[in-house]
Formats: sequence, structure tokens, C-alpha cells
Amino acid sequence: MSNSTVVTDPAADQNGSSRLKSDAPASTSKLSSNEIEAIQRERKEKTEYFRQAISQTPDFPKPGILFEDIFPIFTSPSHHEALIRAYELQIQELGVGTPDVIVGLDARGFLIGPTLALRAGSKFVPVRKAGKLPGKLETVTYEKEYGADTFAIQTASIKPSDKVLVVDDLIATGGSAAAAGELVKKCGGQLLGYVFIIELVGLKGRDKLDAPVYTLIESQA
Ligand SMILES: O=P(O)(O)OC[C@H]1O[C@H](OP(=O)(O)OP(=O)(O)O)[C@H](O)[C@@H]1O
Ligand SMILES: Nc1ncnc2[nH]cnc12
Repeated sequence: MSNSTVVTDPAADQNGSSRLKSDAPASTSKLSSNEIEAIQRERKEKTEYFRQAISQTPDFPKPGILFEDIFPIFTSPSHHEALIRAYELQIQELGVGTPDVIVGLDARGFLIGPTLALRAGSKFVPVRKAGKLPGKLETVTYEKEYGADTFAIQTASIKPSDKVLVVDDLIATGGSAAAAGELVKKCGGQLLGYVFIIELVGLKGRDKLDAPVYTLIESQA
């Protein structure tokens, strides 16, 4: 198979989702401006659709926090499909080809990462809360919007020079995502960027991250 071949998964037609697997190395994929516009248009449509399923709860889990609950998306297959498709389009829009690895953050990043990795043809690797993973680990302790935590990754799960995309549901202070990025780098991986469903823009979490940040929905709360 040549490096630039794009293979359409035959399963795509059966469930209505178009699944693209690019065999191009992550640095060589190029899109025309028309292709980018079409991808952006569809991504925005899908996002407008699935965002209706997100619910907001004030003062949870602490006073002053407006909690963005993404779980209702997964109670509806059509909203779930729109979410995954929006992520998939966001990755295509980056124009970096297929990531070698998609890293998902414990726990809500696990709702998105494995499905996305399957569709993209990437490996999925978890970043777990402390004490949950066996074997040789890299660990980082970090601060997030409502407390401190420790993340771990299995050292051998990412190979030096793997191109890695980090996915999670939400970026608030950016503490969790920055810790995950640090873990990827400790393993020798190359960060392509971060993709989130929701960015709490007022908390300026993206300023903590030293790779490109993409968010499907910006929340002013
Ligand atoms: O940008 P930050 O301030 O770091 O906050 C964002 C993180 O907080 C939430 O996870 P949480 O740690 O609450 O864990 P959960 O996914 O297990 O609910 C959310 O899913 C992000 O991972
Ligand atoms: N406001 C928020 N809503 C949902 N998850 C979060 N994680 C950190 N801040 C959050």
C-alpha cells in the first residue's frame, strides 16, 4: 500500500459514518481549502447537534463550579455518533494524517479515545489516575479546577517518536491536560496536540499547554 493511500472502511456505509483511515505518515497529509471548508462545515453541524445533549449543573461538585455534564450525549446514539464524527473531522482538519497514538484521560477521555482510535486506525493509550496501572510507569502530580491528582502512564505504551494526540472531554485550568502532555513527553512521544469537547475559556487552561489546542465548544462560564 502506498504512503498516501486513503482506504475507506467498507463498514462505513452500513452505519452512516464515513470512516477514513489514512496511511500517510503524520507529517505529510495535505488538504485543499475546499476540503478544509467542507470538513469545518460538517464539524460545526455535528457539534451544534450533540451540544444540545450537554447539561449544566451549578455548584457541583463545589460551590462556584458550573458542572458541564457530557454523559447525556451517550444516552442517545445519534448524539454519540455526532460527537465522535465531530472529533474525527477535527482530527482530519489538523492535516497531520493519522496519529500513531490517541491518549485518553481517566475517566471521561475513555469515553471518546478508544472509539476515535478505532476509527482513525491509531493505537489507544490510557492515562490513569494513580494506583490503577501495573508495570513500569511515568507519573505526574497536578492541580485541576477542583483539587489535586496524580496521573500515570505505562512507559512502554508510547514509543519514542510516536505522534500522539491527547483527547479529553473538557479543559478547565489545563492542569490535567498539561500533566498528560508531560507524561507523553517522558515516554519520548511527540505531541501533535490536544482535542477537547468543551473549553472553559475564562480559565485560560490552553496557556499551560505547549502543543496546539482544539476545542469543539467554547464555554464562557
Ligand atoms: O483542566 P482541569 O482543571 O485539569 O480539569 C479538567 C479535567 O477535570 C475532569 O476530570 P476529573 O479529574 O474530574 O475526573 P473524571 O474524568 O474521573 O470525572 C475532566 O474530565 C478533565 O479531565
Ligand atoms: N466545570 C467542569 N465541568 C465538568 N467537568 C469539569 N472538570 C473540571 N471542571 C469541570
